[in-house]
Amino acid sequence: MKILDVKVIVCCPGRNFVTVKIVTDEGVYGIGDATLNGRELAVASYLEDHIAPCLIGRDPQQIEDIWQYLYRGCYWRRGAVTMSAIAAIDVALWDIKGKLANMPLYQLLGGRSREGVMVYGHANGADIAETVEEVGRYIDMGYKAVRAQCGIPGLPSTYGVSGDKMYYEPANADLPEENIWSTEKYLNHVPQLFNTLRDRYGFDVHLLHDCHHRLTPIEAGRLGKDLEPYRLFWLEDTVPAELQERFRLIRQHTTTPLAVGEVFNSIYDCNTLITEQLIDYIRSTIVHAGGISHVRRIAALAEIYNVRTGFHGATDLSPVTMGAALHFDTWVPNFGIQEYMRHTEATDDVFPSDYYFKNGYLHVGDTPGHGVDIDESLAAKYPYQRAYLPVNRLQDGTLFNW
Ligand SMILES: O=C(O)[C@@H](O)[C@@H](O)[C@H](O)[C@H](O)CO
Ligand SMILES: [Mg+2]
Repeated sequence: MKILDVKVIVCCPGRNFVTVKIVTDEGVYGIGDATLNGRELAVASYLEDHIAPCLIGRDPQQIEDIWQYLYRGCYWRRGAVTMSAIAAIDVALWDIKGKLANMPLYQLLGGRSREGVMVYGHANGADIAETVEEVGRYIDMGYKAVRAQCGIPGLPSTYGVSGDKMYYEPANADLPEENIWSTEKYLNHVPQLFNTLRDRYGFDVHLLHDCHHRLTPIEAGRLGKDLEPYRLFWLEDTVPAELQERFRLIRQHTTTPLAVGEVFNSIYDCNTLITEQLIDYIRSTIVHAGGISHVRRIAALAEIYNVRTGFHGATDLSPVTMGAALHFDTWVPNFGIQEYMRHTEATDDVFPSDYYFKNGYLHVGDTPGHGVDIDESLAAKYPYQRAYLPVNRLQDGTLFNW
């Protein structure tokens, strides 16, 4: 069996996606996602110009060998562009293997470990009152877990707060927007939000919060401590995580569970965090961390240190990643939770899938492979549109973390 073609499809049904389609000489094909928000065309070129020529004629069944070939063979290891490109190929090959075996992916991985995948939705509002209402809306839709983000008095805009409540989309400008940030204002405000949420909804619903890498370790320790009475499911991305040792200080100061990893792309980004048990949830996701073949190594390491998975699932991860992630979540023993931001109808039309939401859980279907396809002629109607994530500045103009 041979790979005949590696197609790279870039489309923008409301937002940009980079998709790979690997076609074999036996007619079976597989689909993978390579979307890297705000840097899409770099990955598309990596795939088209540098990976595709090496794959033609290879046996698509040799997933591990192809992974090693692309990782070790390029010499320049790791990095978001490389690992997203490898991920797309890897997921497409797993999709092919599932189709050849006539099995859904979760069966190939080791079978079902749970009935459904608990997901969390995104509630956000301009102020505490609006955020509380939005959390209620998610609870009414059946969600067992809700992330709450709220506007901060005195700041014109804040991470996670958007006009469109259902389809949050941070990459919204032809050139990066500039946000303004104050850690002091933020740290004073957030505990009030969770105090109000617990007063209103009690302790049965899981509540989560994302700091988007904006704190120092000692500030993170303080916020974690201030939030302890409200029993968060997790506090996410408190500090920038290039330096894993930073988490030692946070951990000394709070028992609030910590999650990190959406920007990581390899096991080497989180080995200290996992082996020293400095975090509770690892968020590294299939599309940005080398695909199923690599993320299963991260999950296996995490399992022996009591760290659970909590994959990134924002709208910039295409339904292909969501489908693959849900199969992984259905199998992986140390599953924690899955982020779920709904895609727009236009996106769902371009990427037909068989997963569905019911009572706070997502469920995979039994279609062989990962169960997500791409409608290429529809995709062609939505050409690429340049879009950037915002940047962030302190009130005095200093460039800060977004
Ligand atoms: O937790 C999350 O979902 C976020 O941090 C994302 O919204 C993130 O900002 C985007 O995926 C960036 O592309
Ligand atoms: Mg996040």
